[in-house]
Amino acid sequence: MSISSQEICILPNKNNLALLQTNGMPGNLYNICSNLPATPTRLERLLRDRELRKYSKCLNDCEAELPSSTQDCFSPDLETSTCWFNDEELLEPVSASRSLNDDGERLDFRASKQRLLVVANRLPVSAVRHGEDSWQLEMSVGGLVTALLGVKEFDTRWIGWAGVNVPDEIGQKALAKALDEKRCIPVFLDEEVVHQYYNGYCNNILWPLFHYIGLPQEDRLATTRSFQSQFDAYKKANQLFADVVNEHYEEGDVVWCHDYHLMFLPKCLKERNSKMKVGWFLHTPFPSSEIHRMLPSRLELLRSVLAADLVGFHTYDYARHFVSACTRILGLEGTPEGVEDQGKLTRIAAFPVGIDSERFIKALELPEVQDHMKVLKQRFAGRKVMLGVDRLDMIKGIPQKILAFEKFLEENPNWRNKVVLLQIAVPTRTDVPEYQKLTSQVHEIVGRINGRFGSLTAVPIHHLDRSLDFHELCALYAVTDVALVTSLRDGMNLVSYEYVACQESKKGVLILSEFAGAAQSLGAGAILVNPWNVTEVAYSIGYALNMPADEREKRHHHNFKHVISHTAQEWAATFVSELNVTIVEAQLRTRQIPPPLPIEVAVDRYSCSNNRLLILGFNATLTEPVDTLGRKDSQINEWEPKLRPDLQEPLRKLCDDPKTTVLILSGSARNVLDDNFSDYNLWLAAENGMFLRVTTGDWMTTMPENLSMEWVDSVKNVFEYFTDRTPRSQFEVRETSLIWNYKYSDVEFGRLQARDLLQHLWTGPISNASLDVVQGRRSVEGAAIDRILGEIVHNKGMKEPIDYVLCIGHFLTKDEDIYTFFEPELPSEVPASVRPQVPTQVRTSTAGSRAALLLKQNSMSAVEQNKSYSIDGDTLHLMVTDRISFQEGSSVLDLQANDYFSCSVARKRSNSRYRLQSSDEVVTLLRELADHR
Ligand SMILES: O=P(O)(O)OC[C@H]1O[C@H](O[C@H]2O[C@H](CO)[C@@H](O)[C@H](O)[C@H]2O)[C@H](O)[C@@H](O)[C@@H]1O
Ligand SMILES: O=c1ccn([C@@H]2O[C@H](COP(=O)(O)OP(=O)(O)O)[C@@H](O)[C@H]2O)c(=O)[nH]1
Repeated sequence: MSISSQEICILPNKNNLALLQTNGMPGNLYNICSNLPATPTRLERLLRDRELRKYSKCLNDCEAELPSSTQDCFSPDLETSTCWFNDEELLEPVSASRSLNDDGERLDFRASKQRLLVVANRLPVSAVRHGEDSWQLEMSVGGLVTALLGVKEFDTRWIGWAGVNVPDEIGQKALAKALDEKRCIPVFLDEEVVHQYYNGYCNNILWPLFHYIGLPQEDRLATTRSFQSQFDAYKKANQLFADVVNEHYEEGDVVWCHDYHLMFLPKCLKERNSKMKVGWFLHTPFPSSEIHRMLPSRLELLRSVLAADLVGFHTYDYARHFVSACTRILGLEGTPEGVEDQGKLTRIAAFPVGIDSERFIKALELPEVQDHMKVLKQRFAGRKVMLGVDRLDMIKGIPQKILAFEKFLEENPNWRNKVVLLQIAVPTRTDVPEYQKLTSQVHEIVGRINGRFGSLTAVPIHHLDRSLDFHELCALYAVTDVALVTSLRDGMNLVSYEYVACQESKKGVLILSEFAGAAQSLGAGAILVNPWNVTEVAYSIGYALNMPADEREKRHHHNFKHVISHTAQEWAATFVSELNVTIVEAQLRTRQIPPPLPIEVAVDRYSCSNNRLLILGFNATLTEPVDTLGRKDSQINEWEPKLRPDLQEPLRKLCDDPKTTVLILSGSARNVLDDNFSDYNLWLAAENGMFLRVTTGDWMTTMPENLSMEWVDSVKNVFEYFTDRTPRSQFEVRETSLIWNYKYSDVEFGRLQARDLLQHLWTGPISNASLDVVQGRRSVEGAAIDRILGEIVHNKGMKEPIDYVLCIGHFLTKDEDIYTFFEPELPSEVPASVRPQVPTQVRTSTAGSRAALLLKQNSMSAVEQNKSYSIDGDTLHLMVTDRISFQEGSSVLDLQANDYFSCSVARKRSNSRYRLQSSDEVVTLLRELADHR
């Protein structure tokens, strides 16, 4: 069986399982029932949502063409608009969305339009004060604003900073009122916070780091205060955003947090209200984990983002880097769906943003735009026009662009009077010294080149240090021949989308940096360049200017199709839809969380019973909880588990009770258990039950003696080879197993190596052996526990059957079979994949809610050997197990359903019946039991 097929076949059971939990049945796995209606998969839900959206859009489009009387019979009380702005260009009435429900009835979505709180550092408008209580609102510049202005399917409120310091109450009230009309809610940040949070931590630390520019040096840091104070301000600002969200939040709202300014926000929000639906989207690249790990606050930031339910990025690469940072830096598990921490899954996915393409296309018809176009055409008649539109930011590669243009002019004298570059460089973040330096640098280069190639009447570069209004910008996009986007890194770059949207008639050429997110979507139609390679860019300029019409047409068509179908509306709808689905899934998963152990009941049943078996895990059950800050720490200080001092007394009492048998079942080696428990009168099962001893006796193996270990030598070489080739992996030969452990190696490399190793074993040294490959589902306990039990019963000379079992542990999923092994309510028809791997003969009776294990002591005989693999996260075990048969005999286990307590410790998901929060609760429980003999 292959690893991946095993994974696939488990998933549907989980869904069925989760449904059953609503019946209030105790426990988990044994509730599986095959005749339940299948719960839809995520993909099914998302596809359905998409269909509904398409249908709804289609209805809206048709409706726009229908006579008004027909519209009325669809929906007599249409709302006119839920748009945020009254600005003419943005005012597009949003009509009601409708669709069909499952039974084909027409639904009116408008009535249930989802409330969306968009939280971003920047509001779509920036405020300019004109008097004590008078404000003027101007459109903000930047791709985030552009993208979010396209979001119209929701009942949206925008929460953010208005870009201005408002220290007085009168001013704050007046501004809040003005913004309210635009459906915006301000977050007021004082000057010092803005300086340290926005100019400092956001734009001088996170921004350059996320764009691979690196961190500022110490001396530069000193000018903007210390890193720590900037980070403190960052957290403070995020908390202020959270306060405003909490104030305006209504139950059921979707809260969508945006960008690197607000990485702390998901955590602040979830801490206050864990039920809030929180999504977070990053508009910049997320760099390789090797870059992210440079950040002193790397752990905190990752953890805070992971508090969100859904985390989105523009591209798969950014998402991949984020998952990799979580696995490498936090030591968490990355799955194809996201990142998992203690059973809590944060979904991670790519959602490439788009623009409101219709807004641009329609704008071209407007008289104002037409007028601008006319002027521009006259002004540049007889010359080809190249266009650059960027915020004046170091990531946009403006100097590189201009230098490439210079090189082109240098090498192509025939073009010198025939081409002009219009560079719109919108001032941005002007309080940050790096941006001020960039402005001077660009001015200097432009001046030099214009001096070199200009004349009295014409210059090759027109550089504009200001923003344009929407109409001017559309006109520029429409009349120019080539757009030059040379970002050194760029989350997406919407300018390239806007250029394509406005070029339906001219079919201009887009030269696009391969380091912009947009390269992944517009790469096929654009000319892709490496902006660092000035020669290549210069060559591409020539290629673009000389491109024949049919090639331009083909390239443009390809990109245009993408731009009009991957819109900002679609982006937002997809994100929110996925967030909703993620929440549903999380709810289904939460139902798998076992309920808290009813301690009183467990104690009560304990005192009524006569022959009790307590099976206790060791690590994180009887030991102090470990708080590992990250992978690195746990690597350096190899952790030696120690029994909690406060458990010594209750444990001793329990062990000395003649009616109670205590078994410590652990993955630890024998010496570790010896060190901790030699003084107690109990049973120890080391290495997951491979070895057993009563503390008054010697260690014995639980495996039958005549097991063949011939396979070991042939496999040992392979293990040794992989240990050599995988830094920090370890190889251990135990008596009955070989263990290759790569938990301290690079996670991804370790996994790849494990796969390679297995593949090699399958096809090589053990190809003829009968093998099971099991991933995280099974360890040796399933097979060994019956032998352990037999040994205990025999050794103690038990006269009456065990009538009470308490099994507590912080077991790995693969080891959780122990819980189901004793489960009296596990029906015999439960699928093999979820049943413990015990010989069927052992369970001779599972009638009603009573399990009886019948075996005759000392009659175990190995009838069939079976080698098995188990890959548990980062350890590969190769071991020998066996299938054994028992002859029927006396009954050693007579367990009623309410006398069985399986209990996981500090695990969010488990197959146990109950859970205990931490080992502190284990102490409470064992103390209580010890007092009830
Ligand atoms: O708000 P500012 O500090 O003035 O900066 C403007 C915005 O710049 C960044 O935009 C990014 O978002 C775009 C849309 O997703 C994307 O196309 C572009 O590549 C990014 O650079 C920043 O991420 C925003 O938060 C700023 O508002
Ligand atoms: O004078 C200007 C220049 C640019 N933009 C807008 O600023 C955004 C820039 O977004 P992009 O994703 O390209 O980069 P960002 O600036 O967000 O990094 C685009 O929507 C432009 O239309 C604008 O409104 N006025």
